[in-house]
Amino acid sequence: LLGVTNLGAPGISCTHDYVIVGGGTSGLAIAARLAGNPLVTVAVIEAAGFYEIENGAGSIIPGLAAAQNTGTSPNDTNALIDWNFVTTPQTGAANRKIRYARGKTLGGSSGRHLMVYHRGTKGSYQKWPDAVGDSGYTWDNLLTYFKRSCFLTAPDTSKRNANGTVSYDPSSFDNSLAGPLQVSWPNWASPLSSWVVKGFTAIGINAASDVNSGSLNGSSWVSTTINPSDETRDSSQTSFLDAAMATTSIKIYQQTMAKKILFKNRVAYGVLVTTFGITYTISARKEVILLAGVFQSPQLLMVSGIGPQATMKSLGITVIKGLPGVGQNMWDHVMFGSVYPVGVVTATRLVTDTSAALEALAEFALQEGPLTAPGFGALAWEKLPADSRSTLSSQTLTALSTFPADWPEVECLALDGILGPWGSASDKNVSDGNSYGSVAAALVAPLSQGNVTITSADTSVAPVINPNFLTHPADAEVAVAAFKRARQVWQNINITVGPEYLPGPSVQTDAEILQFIRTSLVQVWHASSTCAMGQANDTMAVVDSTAKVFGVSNLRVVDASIFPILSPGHPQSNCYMIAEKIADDIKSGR
Ligand SMILES: Cc1cc2nc3c(=O)[nH]c(=O)nc-3n(C[C@H](O)[C@H](O)[C@H](O)COP(=O)(O)OP(=O)(O)OC[C@H]3O[C@@H](n4cnc5c(N)ncnc54)[C@H](O)[C@@H]3O)c2cc1C
Repeated sequence: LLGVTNLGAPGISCTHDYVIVGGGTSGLAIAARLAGNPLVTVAVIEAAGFYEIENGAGSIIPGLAAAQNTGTSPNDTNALIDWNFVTTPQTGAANRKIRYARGKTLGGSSGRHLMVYHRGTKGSYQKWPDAVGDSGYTWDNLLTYFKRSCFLTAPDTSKRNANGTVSYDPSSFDNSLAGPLQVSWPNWASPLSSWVVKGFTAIGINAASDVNSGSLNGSSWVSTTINPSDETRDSSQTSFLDAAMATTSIKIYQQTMAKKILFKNRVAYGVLVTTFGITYTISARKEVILLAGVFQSPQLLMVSGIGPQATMKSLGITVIKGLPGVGQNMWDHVMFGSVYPVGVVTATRLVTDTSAALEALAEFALQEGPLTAPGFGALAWEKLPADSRSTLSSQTLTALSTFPADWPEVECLALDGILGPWGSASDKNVSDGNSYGSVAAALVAPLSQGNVTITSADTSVAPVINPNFLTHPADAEVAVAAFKRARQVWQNINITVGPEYLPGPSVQTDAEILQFIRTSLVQVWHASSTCAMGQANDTMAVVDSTAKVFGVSNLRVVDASIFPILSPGHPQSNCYMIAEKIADDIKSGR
């Protein structure tokens, strides 16, 4: 995996041109791009190591990823590859403290996530240049960077089931750019998904022609970051970092915790780190670039003296620059749904039936079967239709009208398993011999906003994460309407083999549905915007449109925390895009 020449020497203070803090999704992408210049040196500081070594098949095989401790219980942990964060009690979610998965590994959350790859909508991205005052962020300009990061492989129709025909537009990609990240479709199309697609059509959600060209309304067999050469996870580590290690002098400081960004006269000059208890400094001749993710980038800023003044002063942290927006403006999606026993085989069988699991493993050895897919296949997006809208209050309709016309409000997902509160690993399984399936709904135009703060000046103490899930009244109304859409899908497909399992037929009134949603919602792990990009006159902005932190020099933040908006759907494409864009800015001296 790691060439010896790419290993940083832990414990010895050193200097590089660019010091990258966080070897995650965006981190390894920008590190690899900068290291491509043989005239500069790049060091990456990452708190953990390689997920292939530390967690093995559970991280590598797409079908096992979904089962990897992604539940909501604080006990449902995987300390090998996860930070094991837990939110504050969520008033909008029945006061539950919800465990929030985050990758602690080279690759970061791209070594942990469920591999869905698609892009947001043109109208949603237009909010970005509007917010930051830079036309470089229009869809047309961003498309270059989306394309640069990845390489598309067409579905293998000899291996995918005939019921899973994919519709896509190859011109949304440009393979001549040879982007490192593999985008493809699994060699398996879930039977549940193929039925649910019929259900989507029956309720008025037709097939989308493509989900990577700036439009989302409709259903799709969604593209994934799965390497088609062996049907394994492709992360920023297996794509960008592996390529950089083979061709550049990039240095990786693994198992190394960033403790503080160091400043002299408001100029960032390095990072204080520890590796196995040894503390030393990695200095930057040019820039420190922070990509510790949506929870820990604001944490590192605050412990280093950049953030809300009152918070820092209360912890005895010397203020370098007061920026009240650090840790604020958090956007996120939540998900909930309706579950049935079904007459097609789903992933629940793999967990409860040993012979089915062994068969799936044997198929995976041939790069076929359900383990090549991350637990689902079809997704759909929509603005709620007229009959659903008629149930919403005028306040909610007014709030929703702030989103552009092409920004869907609801995402529906066909999940090959049980979507419940996921309070424990066993919550996902029922050993009654049935297969179970879920039609999930996620809020992708949320109005609730959360925040992140600190209670310690030490980055080893977890940040305080408060997503404020479902606290905005409009979100609660949309959630009920979205849940009813999920139920409508089931009513239009004939594969159920028993009554609704969750929440169950007795849950009927809006109040009962909302209570079920509050007690069962799970996160989709899409948090963003806690160090939001904006204009200099925006007091809540943390970075400018070149990702430079306001009020200091030689410091940028370039991960999901800087998105001024969370575009609808799944955000990893944006993480690679922003890394490519800012790498370009840096190379061109912006
Ligand atoms: C379970 C799960 C499923 C998901 N599914 C999908 C999906 O299917 N599709 C999709 O598009 N998105 C998905 N997401 C969201 C997506 O993965 C994230 O939005 C994205 O990866 C975030 O990238 P990032 O670069 O901002 O942060 P990360 O990739 O999380 O990187 C941050 C890095 O910084 C490191 N770090 C943090 N603090 C320190 C420190 N003090 N010192 C050293 N290193 C540090 C971390 O270990 C990590 O490697 C999912 C996320 C999760 C957790």
